[in-house]
Amino acid sequence: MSAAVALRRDAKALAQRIAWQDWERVAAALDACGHAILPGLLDQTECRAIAALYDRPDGFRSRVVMARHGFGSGEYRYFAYPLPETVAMLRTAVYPHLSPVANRWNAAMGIDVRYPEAHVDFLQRCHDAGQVRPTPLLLRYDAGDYNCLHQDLYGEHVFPLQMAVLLSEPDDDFEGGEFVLTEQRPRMQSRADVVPLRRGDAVVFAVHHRPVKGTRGTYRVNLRHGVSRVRSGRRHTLGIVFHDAL
Ligand SMILES: O=C(O)CCC(=O)C(=O)O
Ligand SMILES: [Fe+2]
Repeated sequence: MSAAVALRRDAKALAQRIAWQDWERVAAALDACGHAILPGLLDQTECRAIAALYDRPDGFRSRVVMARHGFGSGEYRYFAYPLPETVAMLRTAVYPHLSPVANRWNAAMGIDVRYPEAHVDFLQRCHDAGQVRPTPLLLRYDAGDYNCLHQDLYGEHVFPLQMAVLLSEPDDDFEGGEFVLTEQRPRMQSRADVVPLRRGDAVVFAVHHRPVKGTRGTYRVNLRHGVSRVRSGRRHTLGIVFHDAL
């Protein structure tokens, strides 16, 4: 089989894996707790291939050493356009399954912004506002590294959900390094969730806030995400943010 044919077959398999996710369950989990797992989104070969890009000299627009900015310990690189095919496909093919949730959430929170059905149209909105820099990123953590709780806001235009795909195998490639989400409800202390991921699983989660129904109507809770300390080994993640950056 030629490389081109193999790539086309891979792209089709990935498109199918995205289409076959239980998107109703995902929407229900997002509504109930602000995050949802997409099991087995990438296969082992795809995970290895994407993680291996980290050491390539080209294909990225910048590299961030987290300790220099107080973001944690470890580093990440933002992809340059054009994105690798798998990354581009994940971003454009997952988006239409999430935009209805995003629109519903904004309506519930009394926010006027609505999101178009196609990612290309949302990107155009970002680009028209000067948010032209691609935000998908590869992260790399070694023993002792961690990612402080944060929100990935890169300008006025924000798509309220994002996704992270674990590219390394817990207990095998690394120990520790759990994906953590915290929720701050008004006038209450923060609550943490640890999301159990295997290699190839993705977690979809709220970027900054989400609606929660209370006895006196709907209120907003504020979310942050991060990664607990990696105890040993090396952990790679692929981060997919749907808005571009200023
Ligand atoms: O490494 C992780 O699991 C989290 C990465 C992250 O902060 C992101 O994708 O926005
Ligand atoms: Fe992040």
